[in-house]
Amino acid sequence: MSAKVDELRGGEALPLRLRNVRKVYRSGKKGVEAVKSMDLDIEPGELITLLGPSGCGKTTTLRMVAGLETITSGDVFIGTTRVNDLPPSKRNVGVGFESYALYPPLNVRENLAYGLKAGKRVADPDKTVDELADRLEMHDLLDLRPASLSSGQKQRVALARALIRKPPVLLLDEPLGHLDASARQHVRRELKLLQRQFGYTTIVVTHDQLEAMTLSDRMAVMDAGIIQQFGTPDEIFDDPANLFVADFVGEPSINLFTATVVRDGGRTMIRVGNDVLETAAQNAPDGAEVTVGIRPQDCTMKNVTRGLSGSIFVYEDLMEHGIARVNHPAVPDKPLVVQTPAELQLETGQSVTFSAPPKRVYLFDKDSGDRIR
Ligand SMILES: Nc1ncnc2c1ncn2[C@@H]1O[C@H](COP(=O)(O)OP(=O)(O)OP(=O)(O)O)[C@@H](O)[C@H]1O
Repeated sequence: MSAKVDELRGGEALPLRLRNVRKVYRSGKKGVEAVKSMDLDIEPGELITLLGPSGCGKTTTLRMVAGLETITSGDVFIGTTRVNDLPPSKRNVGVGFESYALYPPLNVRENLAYGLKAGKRVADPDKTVDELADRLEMHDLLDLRPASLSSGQKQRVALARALIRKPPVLLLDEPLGHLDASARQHVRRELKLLQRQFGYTTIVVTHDQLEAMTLSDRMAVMDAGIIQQFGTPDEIFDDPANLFVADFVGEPSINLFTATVVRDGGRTMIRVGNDVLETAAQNAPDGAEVTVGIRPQDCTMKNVTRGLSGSIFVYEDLMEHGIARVNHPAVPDKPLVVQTPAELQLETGQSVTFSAPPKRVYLFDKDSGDRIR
């Protein structure tokens, strides 16, 4: 084992692979399958996020990679080393968990320097601490003890401690969750820069889609212990694999409504009430009832003569663009949302017609939620 473990001691970024990884928590007689047969391939130096709702298995996944949780079945490889049976300290991963304790008797500078000395020898630990403190704008925290830090400050220190040893693999659980809006933006940018500069192979857990979109090379959207889709932020946004991904990612949320498929020669249309709209989906059977998804950002009212027609329920001018909520007679439960260009001003009650490019009119199976392409 030792020859292989050597690869984990080096500073090189390493690939990370999960193969058929499962986690079942036992509580009494019942088992909770928190992670179901997960496969994931992360390139050296890549930053991926695990994004999903509360309880979908993100933290469990991260803890199994870190070695803080046993793996029920399957394998985790860092580089070519199978790490299932290695303790956390032998995996040489940098972990930033909310609950990850700082040493109470040491001040922040000593805590950071301690993390550094626990790794490889560094000529001037103080200088390294100062440089990182500059980058994360946390110089004023260096003389404080952990007990006197706010939750946001603790989070910065935990992040710094994970970063400081320049580990080949970095695992961060909601690293920005307690920061206020402006600190969050700054730390997010620095995290990405530091990650690029030092090339850590990184997994960030988040339930914040904006964070995932801006940080990720690729993101894994999870639900119920399963990766629903793994891809670049653009792939996830522009080409959702199923209804869950389409609905979970995107702000404002995607419009979803029921419609009927009408095949018309080589073209596929959907019918909603009296309106029809073309879709690029080729595999929808004529007459089928489907769930249609159209993103507010993909809608246009410009030069549209045929599309979905309704009346403005509410219009909000958000300066850089507007958001129109449109009542459609065949979509009774909620208004359809259309993002409009800044120069357009709309009034409540006004009649409007909008459409979307055919390849942006997504169809989903009504029962399974699978995408119909
Ligand atoms: N120690 C445990 N014992 C039993 N069940 C657990 C344990 N830890 C987590 N679970 C369960 O496993 C599932 C996944 O939890 P996990 O914390 O991984 O989700 P998460 O996506 O990280 O959620 P959150 O965003 O709320 O942290 C949940 O149903 C949770 O209740």
